[in-house]
Amino acid sequence: MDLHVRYEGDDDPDKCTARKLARFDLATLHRSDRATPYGVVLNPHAERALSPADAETARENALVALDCSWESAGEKQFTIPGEHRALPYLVAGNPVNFGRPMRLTTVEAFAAALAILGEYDHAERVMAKFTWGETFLDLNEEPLRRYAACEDSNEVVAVQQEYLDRE
Ligand SMILES: C[S@@+](CC[C@H](N)C(=O)[O-])C[C@H]1O[C@@H](n2cnc3c(N)ncnc32)[C@H](O)[C@@H]1O
Repeated sequence: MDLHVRYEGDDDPDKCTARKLARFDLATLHRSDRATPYGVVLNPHAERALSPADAETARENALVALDCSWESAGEKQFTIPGEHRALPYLVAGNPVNFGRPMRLTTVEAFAAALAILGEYDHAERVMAKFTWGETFLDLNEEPLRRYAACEDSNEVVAVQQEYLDRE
């Protein structure tokens, strides 16, 4: 599955996970919406949750994230064409937002999406470039396995509810 990033470039370049992925040829960065290929767009504001039902669209087109600072990641910023999907409840494993629900880095969002879409090996490959990468997959092992076994977005939301109720 091809990974593409609409790269805004307003975050600390030394800590940017998308830039690191691009350095290892694991993702392609694009400086404008027009240049970004159509695909499944990872958007925390999307109404529909990502589910295995999106695998075909992502495989045939692309899996896309928007790399920008969280300060500028408002709903209006997500103007990339594509099928927008929010990730279900997961917790961050990165040192900046460790343990915090939903505030994932771009690489964590990609890895979670790949795992949900049935490409766990690819998720491990992208996370292997980060010292805390394995932590993210370990922390979320159970929810990722359960989301990946769902049929569609409604089932994913039902599983997510169980985790939200425990919060
Ligand atoms: C706001 S940027 C921050 C990136 C950070 N600068 C880095 O270096 O990784 C994170 C991106 O990952 C994706 N993402 C993160 N959490 C998400 C969620 N809960 N649902 C969908 N996409 C998410 C979105 O594309 C989002 O714009």
